[in-house]
Amino acid sequence: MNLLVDGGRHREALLALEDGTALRGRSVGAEGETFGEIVFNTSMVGYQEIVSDPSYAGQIVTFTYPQLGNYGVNEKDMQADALHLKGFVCHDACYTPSNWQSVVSLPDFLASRGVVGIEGVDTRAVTLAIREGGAMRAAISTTDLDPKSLVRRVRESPHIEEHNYVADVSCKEPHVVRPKGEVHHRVVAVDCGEKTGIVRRMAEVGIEVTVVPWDTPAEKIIAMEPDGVFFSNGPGDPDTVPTVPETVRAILGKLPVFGICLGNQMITLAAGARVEKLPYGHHGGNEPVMNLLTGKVEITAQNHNYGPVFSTFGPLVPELSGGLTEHPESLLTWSRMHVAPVAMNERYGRIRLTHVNLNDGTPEGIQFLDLPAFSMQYHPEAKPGPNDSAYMFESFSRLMDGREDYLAIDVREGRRF
Ligand SMILES: NC(=O)CC[C@H](N)C(=O)O
Repeated sequence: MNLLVDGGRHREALLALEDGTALRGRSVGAEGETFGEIVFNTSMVGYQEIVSDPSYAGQIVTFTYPQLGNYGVNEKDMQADALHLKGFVCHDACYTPSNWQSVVSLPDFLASRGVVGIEGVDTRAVTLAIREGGAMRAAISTTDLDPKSLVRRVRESPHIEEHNYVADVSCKEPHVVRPKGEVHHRVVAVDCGEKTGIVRRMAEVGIEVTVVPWDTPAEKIIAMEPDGVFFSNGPGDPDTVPTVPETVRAILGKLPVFGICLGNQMITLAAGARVEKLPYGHHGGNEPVMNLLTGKVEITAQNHNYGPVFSTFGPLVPELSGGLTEHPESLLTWSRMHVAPVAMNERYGRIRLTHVNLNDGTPEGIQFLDLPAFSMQYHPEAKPGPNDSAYMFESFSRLMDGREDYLAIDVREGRRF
């Protein structure tokens, strides 16, 4: 690798992983040093939405797509005002973007926001290390270029589970986002690190959203008399966010509820079920998911390291689960049987598995059959990613209209975005 490829303008940087991997490259973005949990994202476009997604707080993001920044950074694709990710790793960053909407290059944008990054490393090797060793602690440094020293310091750095990142990224004051047209529903969104893309999707289907801080008490939310409550995506380990499952518990059954990603995990915890850390998570715009209600496969955008364990919701209801009495070892069984199984939850009654990931058989969506609530582990708003699941926002509207078939929308029937 020629570190002087750009005339030596950029300093050398070092990437070190907990497993001992150390790779040299060039500094991109801010110089300095950063520690965080390293993950890889497989999206081929949408780097701006990814770097501005608050769910990446505490994480260093490696992009598997080799060239980043070609179309620059614009004013409308931001998913939050601030950048919360800890670090940026890519193979080749573009300093001369070309796009009519671009206002700044990606490297200059990262530098101006203080994000430390590295380019010129073999991102295939980094990705393989994460696939083998799991999402692990890592560091990027332009000041400590000694691999032994940086690896040692990575091993001494805190784990992501030790900090409540939701408190860092949530809004501090409530604010309202209104649709351009007629208002059909009013919703309170509990902001655990909400992407603006979600609020915009809601506005597109006529939902007025009042975004409130993550620790807003349930009584206050109920007193606002919304048509429904939304629990957002957000960073970190769901177990570090103690009060939100209690908020969910106080609202479930009283008002229609919808959750995405961390919101889905909060709803899972509220039901007394378990959320587990996946080996290296799902981060990208090409995750195949089967909607078990329609039998259709949706290509989805995802960004999570944790996920619910469906069997912990309760025992199967055999007559609603294809006659099976025991949870099968792999949830892929349900996609083969074309059955959306139902578990009997102690607290909330029947809970149905509606979506399953076809890569690894992890649960991607649930629906409460005895009260108005559903939630998704993936990102129907995409931003970035395919729009196959955008009908979910229409589903939320239908849920608030009291329609029983709210979730089983034929993709072609849903609104086109
Ligand atoms: N996008 C999200 O909401 C991520 C949720 C959670 N922080 C996880 O990694 O699983």
